[in-house]
Amino acid sequence: MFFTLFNPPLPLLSVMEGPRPVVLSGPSGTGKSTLLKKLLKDYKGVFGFSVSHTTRDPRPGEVDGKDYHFRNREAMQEDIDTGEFIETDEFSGNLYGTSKCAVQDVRAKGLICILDVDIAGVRHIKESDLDPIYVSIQPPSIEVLEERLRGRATETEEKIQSRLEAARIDMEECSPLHAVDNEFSFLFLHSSVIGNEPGLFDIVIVNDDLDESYEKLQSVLKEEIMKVQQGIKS
Ligand SMILES: Nc1ncnc2c1ncn2[C@@H]1O[C@H](COP(=O)(O)OP(=O)(O)OP(=O)(O)O)[C@@H](O)[C@H]1O
Ligand SMILES: Nc1nc2c(ncn2[C@@H]2O[C@H](COP(=O)(O)O)[C@@H](O)[C@H]2O)c(=O)[nH]1
Repeated sequence: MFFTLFNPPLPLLSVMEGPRPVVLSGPSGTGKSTLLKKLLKDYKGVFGFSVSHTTRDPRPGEVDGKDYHFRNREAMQEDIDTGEFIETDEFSGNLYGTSKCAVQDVRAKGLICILDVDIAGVRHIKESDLDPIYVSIQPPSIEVLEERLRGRATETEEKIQSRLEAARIDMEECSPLHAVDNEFSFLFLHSSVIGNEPGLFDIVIVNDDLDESYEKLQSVLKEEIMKVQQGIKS
């Protein structure tokens, strides 16, 4: 009884009101973090990042609690076993996961919660009651993706190969059949007409030109952005 009075439990994800969360997914190196960091910078007080847990080592410049919660495998496994995660996955030799707290912390502030997860994470989240907008960010080609991964200079050769292998599967399942560049491409890239798993994503954006991709992303999220901005004004 005392526990309930002084430490009220966080509301269940399903009964939390507010804007819909956004899930960004797509192969490693395709540009998800670049795009989401732009959103966080340009829309202060509108978006909040769901900080995932991972067992991988921090890269230079990454901050614990901001980019990820960096944990050893034993500690993360304990938290998984006690049911603290919405979803987890093993990717390229490391565990990654979205904790319930990571999402609740952002949503409790009335912000649009952005999650960056791999394709297995997308499938797990589909089984939850989160109801996000699902956005797939795809590279123009595997060659361009490899260039970006190498250019980022964060991975060993072995990790580059394992990420490219995962990317080939991701691209096969999600890539547009016709990544045409015309006035209709934006509509054309809706996932109802593409990929081996129709309906997995609400929209697929081929991240060739960064500015164009960012425009498309903002336009997909316009309604949710406006909800939060109107809430701030009133
Ligand atoms: N449209 C683009 N054109 C050229 N380079 C890009 C573009 N988008 C992103 N990049 C570059 O590609 C590299 C990978 O981008 P980023 O780290 O954002 O990918 P990611 O999808 O978040 O990868 P991961 O899933 O591994 O975290 C970075 O060096 C980034 O600057
Ligand atoms: N299923 C989940 N996947 C996640 C999560 N956080 C990140 N990721 C994905 O992992 C890979 C690699 O990320 P990196 O930072 O090591 O390059 C990438 O595809 C991310 O989308 C998560 O919580 N769950």
